[in-house]
Amino acid sequence: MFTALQSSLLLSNSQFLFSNLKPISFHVSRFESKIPNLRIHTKLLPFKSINSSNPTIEHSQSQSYRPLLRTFHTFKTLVPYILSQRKHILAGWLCSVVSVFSLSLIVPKIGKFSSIIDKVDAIKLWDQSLVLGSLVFARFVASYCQEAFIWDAALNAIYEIRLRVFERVLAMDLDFFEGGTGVSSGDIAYRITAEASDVADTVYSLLNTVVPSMLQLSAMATQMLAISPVLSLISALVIPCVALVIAYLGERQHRISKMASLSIANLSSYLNEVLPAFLFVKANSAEFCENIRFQRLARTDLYERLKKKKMKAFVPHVVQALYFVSLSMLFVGLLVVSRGSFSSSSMVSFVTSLGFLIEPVQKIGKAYNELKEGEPAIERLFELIEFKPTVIETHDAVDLNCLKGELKFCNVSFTYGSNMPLVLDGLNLHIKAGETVAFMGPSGGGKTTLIKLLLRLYDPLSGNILIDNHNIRTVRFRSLRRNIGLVSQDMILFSGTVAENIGYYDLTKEIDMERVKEVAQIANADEFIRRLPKGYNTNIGPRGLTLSGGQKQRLAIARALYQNSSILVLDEATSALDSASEILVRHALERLMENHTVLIIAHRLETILMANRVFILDGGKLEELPRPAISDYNSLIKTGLVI
Ligand SMILES: Nc1ncnc2c1ncn2[C@@H]1O[C@H](COP(=O)(O)OP(=O)(O)OP(=O)(O)O)[C@@H](O)[C@H]1O
Repeated sequence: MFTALQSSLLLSNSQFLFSNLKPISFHVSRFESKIPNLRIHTKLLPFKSINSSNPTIEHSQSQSYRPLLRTFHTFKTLVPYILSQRKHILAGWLCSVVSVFSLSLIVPKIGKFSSIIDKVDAIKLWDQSLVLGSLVFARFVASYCQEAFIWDAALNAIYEIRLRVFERVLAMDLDFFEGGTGVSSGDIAYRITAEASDVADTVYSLLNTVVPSMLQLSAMATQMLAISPVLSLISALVIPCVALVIAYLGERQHRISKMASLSIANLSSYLNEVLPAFLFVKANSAEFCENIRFQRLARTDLYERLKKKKMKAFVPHVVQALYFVSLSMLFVGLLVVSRGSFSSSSMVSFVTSLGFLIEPVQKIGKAYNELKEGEPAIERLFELIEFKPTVIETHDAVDLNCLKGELKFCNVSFTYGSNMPLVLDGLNLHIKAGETVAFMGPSGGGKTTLIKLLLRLYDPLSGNILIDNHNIRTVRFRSLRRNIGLVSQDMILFSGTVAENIGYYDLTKEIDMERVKEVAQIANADEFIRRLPKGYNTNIGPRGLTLSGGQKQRLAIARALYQNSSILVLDEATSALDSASEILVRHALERLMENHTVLIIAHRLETILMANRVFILDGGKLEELPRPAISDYNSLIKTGLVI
């Protein structure tokens, strides 16, 4: 019931950057109809088709953009991150100036070389070889440094983008993950890891091309113009033709790349869901079914990826072939026309310049295609940044210290969607500081929702919630959530040591080991922890897999106690304990209740009896049980809500 809720709360309470996002839904590719031999699987398994892109944050504008405008818009989003790396970029471009300058000296030297060879002048030949060799070496070193600096800039820019995206993901509403249009954790993980790497390649390609290739292009064009303006202008006619072909192919590349991004994101989402549910899959002998589902998604990805790679391989060859064919035809024609008007060294220099002119033209074409290929990844990554949470901390929000723990729900109504029924309907409740209140009710009655509103993971549709007479909308998230300790039946533990899990709230500072041991004793966890191979320093594995359900629950209780909050929320907090442990933990909790406000969501009679007041939450309405009814066990059991 509380998995996503508790993850959000833990993450919002801590700067510890774990990502433990609950998988939401099965993702099945919508491209299968294009693969005839996969249709059989669709008939076999009635899975729903879900686009991995979140419609709520879809770039509605970009749909209507013309291709070039869209590319411009996409590139614009990268600009601030690229500019933050200007030192490395300038250093890289400076190296490219040196590299192009060396090249512009190399070209006439090659021309001169041909005349020296004609005269067979050994001394001059040696001198010129030395100069030429030094220039070639200078170009090699400068080119290497250029690439190294540009990679530095591209990877650092992506590092900044990743940090920003993850920060935004952590700031998102709970609804982003558990709403009907939620983005799956696998998809988000894929965007932040693999797609961010694709964006790094695109940024590198752009930075490494724009200035260096333009420099080389202008240097070679200048050389050619100096030798023969007419020949140069005719050669330049080829460039617009090549540009048109590149633009057309770039658009196709963008579409194909987008499909490939979605197919791999679907595969990643699927794995993210099924691997943590391994026990369930085995217990249900569902290996065959899962195999087929994996096969279907993997084959869709194979199909889309292959298309993308083929297109990527195809484009440079087309451009190259087009350029060579056109230039050769032009060149041969012009050679015939201008016969005898060139010296042989000018001719060699012109041809060499032409050769080096093709390289940057090709690079610019390739960079454009890289941009088109990376565009979907950039769009999907920045979708996460552009998402606007609806539950917002106001600028003048205050920090609350030393809360007494008085709570007031004033006429609170709530629904999960505009066309969905009210989950809470004009709810009024006053809980005094230090009071223990239990909530019972049928499944789906709204108990968890009430806690979500208290933690401000959602805002009420109407009404207000006050904590020590402060409207929670005016309180800083961190301050509010630090003051509410939550123990749920879905224990969220992270890979790390026992001490790190208990002292989670102090992970970025120093964990108070004395306090860790103290709360572990209260939660009746100290004994089993000491028996672990390394005691409090034992690593408990991913999601605490090496522990039993009861042990996990005791760690979760200890963690909530470590937080030292004035309000405790216990959601079936003792459900996974054996009777002996439960009695011990319950006694510990009873001691804690003396100076805490406690909200208990419970179905067990023993737990409910710990409360001063008991409420039934049903159909969005709250009803308090009269005191005699609480002490009358039989009438409590007769409600059918107590076990
Ligand atoms: N993220 C969500 N989006 C849409 N509806 C939701 C969402 N979470 C809960 N609901 C709906 O809201 C209602 C109340 O759910 P809630 O989890 O608060 O019930 P509960 O009393 O805690 O139930 P249980 O005792 O079974 O855990 C249910 O009808 C549920 O289907």
